[in-house]
Amino acid sequence: MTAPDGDRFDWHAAERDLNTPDAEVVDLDAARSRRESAAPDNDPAEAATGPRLVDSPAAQRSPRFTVAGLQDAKRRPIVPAWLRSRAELRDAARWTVGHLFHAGTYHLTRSPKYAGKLAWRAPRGAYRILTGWGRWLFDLQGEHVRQVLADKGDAELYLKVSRLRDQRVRWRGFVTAAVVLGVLPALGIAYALAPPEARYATLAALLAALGALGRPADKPLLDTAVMVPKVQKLTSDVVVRALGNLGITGINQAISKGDRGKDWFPAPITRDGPGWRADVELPNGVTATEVIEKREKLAAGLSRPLGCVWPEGQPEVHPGRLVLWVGDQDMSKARKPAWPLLKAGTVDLFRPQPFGTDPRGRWVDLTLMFMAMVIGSIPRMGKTFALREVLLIAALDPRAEIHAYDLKGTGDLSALEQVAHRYRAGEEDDDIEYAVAGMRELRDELRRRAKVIRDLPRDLCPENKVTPQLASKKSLGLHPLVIGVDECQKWFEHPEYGKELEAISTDLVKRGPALGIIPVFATQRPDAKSLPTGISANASTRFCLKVMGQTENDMVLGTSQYKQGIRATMFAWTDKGTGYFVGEGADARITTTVNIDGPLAERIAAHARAAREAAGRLTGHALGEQPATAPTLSFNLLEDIAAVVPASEAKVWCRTVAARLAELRPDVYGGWDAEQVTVALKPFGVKVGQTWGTDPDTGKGANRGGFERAAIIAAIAERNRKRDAS
Ligand SMILES: Nc1ncnc2c1ncn2[C@@H]1O[C@H](COP(=O)(O)OP(=O)(O)OP(=O)(O)O)[C@@H](O)[C@H]1O
Repeated sequence: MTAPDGDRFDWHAAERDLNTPDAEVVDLDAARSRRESAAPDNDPAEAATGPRLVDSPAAQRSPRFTVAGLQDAKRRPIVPAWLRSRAELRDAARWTVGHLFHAGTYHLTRSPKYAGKLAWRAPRGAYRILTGWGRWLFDLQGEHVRQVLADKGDAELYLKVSRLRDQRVRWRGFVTAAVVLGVLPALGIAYALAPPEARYATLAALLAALGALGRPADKPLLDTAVMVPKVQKLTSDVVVRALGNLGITGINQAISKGDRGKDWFPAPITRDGPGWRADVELPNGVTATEVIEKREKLAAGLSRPLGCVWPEGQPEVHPGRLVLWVGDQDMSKARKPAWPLLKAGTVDLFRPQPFGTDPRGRWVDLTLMFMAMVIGSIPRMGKTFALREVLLIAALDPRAEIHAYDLKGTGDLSALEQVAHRYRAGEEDDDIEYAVAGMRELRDELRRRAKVIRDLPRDLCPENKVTPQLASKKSLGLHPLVIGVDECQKWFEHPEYGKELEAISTDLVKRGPALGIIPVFATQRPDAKSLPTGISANASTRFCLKVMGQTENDMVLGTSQYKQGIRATMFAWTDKGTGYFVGEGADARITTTVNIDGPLAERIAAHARAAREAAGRLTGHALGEQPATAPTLSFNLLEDIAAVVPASEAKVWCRTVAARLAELRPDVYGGWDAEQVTVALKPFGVKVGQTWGTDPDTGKGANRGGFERAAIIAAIAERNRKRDAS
């Protein structure tokens, strides 16, 4: 018969109470009366049977084994990751061979010292053998027992033991005599008759053996070839204790109820690369992000340097699943593998290229083609290094055309000058004008490419985007075009050209990637003004180094990333070059860029230049040319329009304006049509709408796209106001 629920005894709780040293002593009567008074509204049935458990008996049963459950189970890889990755296997093999070689040569060079030590210790070894033999021969080990028996006056037992000892000593004496008189002379004769090499070898072996026996307990023979830093093992106890120190209510409650974290680990803690990996199922209601936020405290709890402790969420499992990776060494100090591109010669931007390493030392790849990238962080964390690395990768593909804009003006991108098609450092008016001209070229290039792709036969361009074959055909001009802008907020905040640069940049981010145009924007102030939403929302690749808050985090990494635990706020000041990297469609990975300093960047760029020269791909700035339309920007669109539309003409059609502008400055506006005027006016907030006018060709009235002259005058006034204010 089953006991009613109310009578069911909770054996687990009782066991916990017994095991908890500070368990409370409960007054059962008082507790019962408390329970009764707390019973909900005196349900008569309940009063009769005691409180009803909320969970049904079925819900309390442990889940049954089902095939569906097994199908959902996560299979652990048969072959460990390091064996599956050729690069990791190669690294491990290289390390082992290097280690053995080092240890071998280290000891070999010290072999005379070791031989001397052995010879020095040999007499002590011989002495130890002789004294040991003597103790054995006279059975001195039993001396103590015999002495005790003699002291006790137990004559019978003493005599018995003494007789036994005499027998033993007699027998051992025979053995000793046989060895001394038979074996040793025989060995001596054999030694004397042996060839000299064998004699030397025997003498050396004898000395070595005696030397080894004569070793003092605290002095090993061999010196230490490799000082291995002692790494503390990561155990479940250590992890639970560290988590318990974080001050997270859910964890503390679980621990105070006696939960020792036995069920917190869905898989054993294992070695994973140069560190330990612990998968943790946090107590109910605790999210991984709560732990990630307290990375510094966690590192203190684990007694490890901050750069060793890398907690990550696994939202695809559930928000409470934490993956804690604890490295043997601080990531910023650990030796990084050599950047493969240093030896690669040239690269193909259509293929993934090594961009950085994760905390486990594995390469994180970046495929430049078809991406638009944003890089953001607070100052001095490594944005420029990251941008320069991307541009250097691009430079190593001789087909790629590089446009580098360094708005910080310190020359951080100057290494790229020797390969760049467009290059400018600085944020003065003439620098901005140069950039505007360059970006206008790109806007036109975008249109040209779209047309080329549209007109290509389907078999050559099946997906309406650039392919490696198309990019290599010089005649089509569809080569990769990489634009890097450091401190891009300086462009977008510019009172005069900010809007236009923003419009072109947004267009490049949206439509460029499919056409082989790859824009990369870096900013130290990722807010809506510095990194316009049109750009941040459409970038497919993101790299976020340390930021201070949720807004900047999500601006760079994408909406709700902060909520999902991808928090670049957790990085420390010392984590230079380390950030969350989100490649196209991939999960965010903690990545440290390659530390390419100025001189190394120069060398790589020089190498890239040589490859370009050989391929006949050196263009633009690298050859000393300026942008074709380099506007000694004495002209200005708004003022030019105001000049060609007299005050008497309140409204005007765009096509009329395009024709007049082309007449005014054929070198700048030649070939413009109504659409180009419309697009060019957009950044200034001048609205183009249906406008009634007379067609000069037919003399008839019609409705066409146009605008009011007053809107142009207002836009000029607004621009001047902003310019004065800045
Ligand atoms: N991958 C890296 N490894 C080691 N150190 C790095 C790495 N990347 C950058 N650093 C260090 O960080 C410093 C700052 O880098 P960088 O100039 O790129 O920062 P920044 O974010 O662009 O700064 P600012 O906002 O002032 O322009 C560099 O001087 C360099 O020493």
